[in-house]
Amino acid sequence: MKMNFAGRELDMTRCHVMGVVNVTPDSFSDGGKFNRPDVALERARQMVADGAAFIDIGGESTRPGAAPVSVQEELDRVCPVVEAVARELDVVISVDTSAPEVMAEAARLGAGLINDVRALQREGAPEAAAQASVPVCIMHIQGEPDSMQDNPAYRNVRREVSSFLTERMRVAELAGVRPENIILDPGFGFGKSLEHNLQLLAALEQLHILGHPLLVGMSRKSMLGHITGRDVNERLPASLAAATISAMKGASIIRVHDVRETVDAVRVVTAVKEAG
Ligand SMILES: Nc1nc2[nH]c(SCC(=O)O)nc2c(=O)[nH]1
Repeated sequence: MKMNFAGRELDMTRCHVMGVVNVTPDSFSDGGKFNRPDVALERARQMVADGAAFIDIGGESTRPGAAPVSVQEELDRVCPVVEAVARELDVVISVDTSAPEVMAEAARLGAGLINDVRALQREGAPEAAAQASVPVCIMHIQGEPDSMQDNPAYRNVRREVSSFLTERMRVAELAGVRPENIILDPGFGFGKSLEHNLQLLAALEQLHILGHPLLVGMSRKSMLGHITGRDVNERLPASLAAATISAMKGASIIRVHDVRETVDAVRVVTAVKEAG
């Protein structure tokens, strides 16, 4: 199944790696490192050289307790980097934002994917995503980033995540988002306990029943820290394990900080699948 990301077609039956470029001062694992367009562009260059098919550019940290960002501040952070990457690199640019204005401007500057961790819940977001006419990733979140980890609770996390995604898809399609432009994401770490995250990963393949490509993001996340006891910069092995499991279970896009290593892990999964 091919998907068209602002002119770049990718086969969503294969597994692609998305490199994370946070243009923020306070993102949990690399906050402040790429806060300047030239540094962010160099990071994107390296990720593309390492095999990333997507670069996810975000201007708002969604870590619990992160300072809220104005739309203008988000535009000022994200747009120069989108513009620079679009000008120089042959890669699909994903914009990690919930703000309709940022979606619109990033798409105008060349972004080929809208990645909204709030599932288009902001006023005007479904319409902006439809207007942008690029694929959109709809991710499950329970509550808001600031308080989502206070006490996440579900009767049945798999069922509730599926029904949330189904409802958000309905809203998106009513606003004009084409069904073939929708990617889904269970939202690891977004209003989930470790147990909830593990149940969702264990049953990831069940989400295929919703009929859309899956994007997953567990890279360096605290769920991996809880399992291994490792600090955030010591979580590469656990991140690779999570990426490998996701690829085996049919994820189409894996969102990571460590592209080179993840590309190799996905290559092994792909080789085994193709030998099957
Ligand atoms: N689609 C998607 N977008 C994301 N943006 C972040 S920001 C927090 C972090 O990188 O840990 N996580 C995700 C994720 O899991 N899925």
